[in-house]
Amino acid sequence: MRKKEAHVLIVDDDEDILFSARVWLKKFFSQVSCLNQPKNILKFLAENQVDAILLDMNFRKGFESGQDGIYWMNEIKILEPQLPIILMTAYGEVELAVEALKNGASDFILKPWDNEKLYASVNLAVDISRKNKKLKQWENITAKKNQYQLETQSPAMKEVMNLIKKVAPTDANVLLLGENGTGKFVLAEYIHELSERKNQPFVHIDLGSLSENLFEAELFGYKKGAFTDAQQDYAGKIENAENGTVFLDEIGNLPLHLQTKLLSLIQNRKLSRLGETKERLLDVRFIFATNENLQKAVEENRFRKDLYYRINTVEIEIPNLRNRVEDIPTLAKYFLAKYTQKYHKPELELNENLSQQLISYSWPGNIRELDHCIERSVILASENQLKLLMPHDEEIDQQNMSLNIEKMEEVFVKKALKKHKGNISLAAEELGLSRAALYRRLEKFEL
Ligand SMILES: Nc1ncnc2c1ncn2[C@@H]1O[C@H](COP(=O)(O)OP(=O)(O)OP(=O)(O)O)[C@@H](O)[C@H]1O
Repeated sequence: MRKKEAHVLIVDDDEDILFSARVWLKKFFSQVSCLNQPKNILKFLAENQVDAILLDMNFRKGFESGQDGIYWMNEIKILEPQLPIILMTAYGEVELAVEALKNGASDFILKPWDNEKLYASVNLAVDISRKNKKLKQWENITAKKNQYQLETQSPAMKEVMNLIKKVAPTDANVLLLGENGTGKFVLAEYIHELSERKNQPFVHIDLGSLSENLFEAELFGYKKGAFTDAQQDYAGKIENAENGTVFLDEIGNLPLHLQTKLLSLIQNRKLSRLGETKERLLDVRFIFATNENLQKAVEENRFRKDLYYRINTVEIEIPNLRNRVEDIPTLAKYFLAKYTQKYHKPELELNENLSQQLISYSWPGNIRELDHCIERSVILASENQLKLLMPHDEEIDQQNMSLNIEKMEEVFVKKALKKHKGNISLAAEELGLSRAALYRRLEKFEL
């Protein structure tokens, strides 16, 4: 019979009980640990993933009321409310054990126990625990999904999402291509969340923000003394992702000599730290991203061809925002809700006109630019009605930062008049002024 992948913890001060329970349960579960002092339980749980606990009810000689077990059960529940706890009790404590069941114990077994019953009870607890964990993982994914707006109406983006769902559960290397701000990081993290590695680290290494002379040490780590400043052994970022996912962003920035080292790592799954000859086996999944044309980089001998073909097992091209205009209103509404909540603003509406305004802009900075545009508009909204501070308005804003307020006012008045083709009422409304106040300014600026 194949052992179930599960970690069972037995806590009892009687070494004989620990021994016999361990020997029996080891037949069925991959890991069985023992503690003979309950005071070590919390530390153990903080350091280990446990699926079920078998807990004695009495630990102090002369105190056989079973209260010890109840006390420790409550302590465990504070740390891990979902963890199934099976109490081990002598016959006289059954009443108390029943009470404990009502308060969250998952089962109790009588000592001396019947082996089959012990197995059945622990097995059920492990199954419950797994179900709870799955539920939690699912909740995490949903939370992650809610953290971003991943629904799409755009045919191009639908294709991307379908591909992502197919490739995520595999260990295939993925290369995400797309302009700045199209959501490469967001999607890399989503791939990780949908994979078997979701409970392991997701390590983002942005080669665009690291200085080139730090690349090797940061990525691969180093041995003490490998160079002057190497005061101690240091595990690199890739090693820190063991069992998880490494997201290597701006991969086009990797210098040629490190491309060779990365290629060897991807091929052999072995890594050696700087200054070290020994190789360490490594289990990581790689996701890469760039906004550069890597094929061109290959033609120009700036990027190794063999590395390119290794990293693009699955290549996903993320569309620019202007090529997925269907998603602009949904994304804008998502950011609107996010920022009205963040800045404690009243509910703001994105009406049809405003949506059109957003759709007709080209968004060279993609989702990031839309995000910033909505954030600024929300911050500056003074009434319940939203007015968009579009990026070109911001440009004017910035150009005039050094000028005085009066000059800025003139620019805005001119813009509003131009936009509304001289219609004073509409321009005044857009500027948040009364008609009279706008007329006063027209006079002042001799317009
Ligand atoms: N689907 C989305 N839902 C909500 N916000 C998003 C989404 N996609 C991207 N964003 C936001 O847009 C910004 C840019 O996203 P991200 O960093 O993933 O893009 P990128 O393509 O990796 O950018 P760069 O190439 O500049 O590193 C971030 O603030 C991110 O939160």
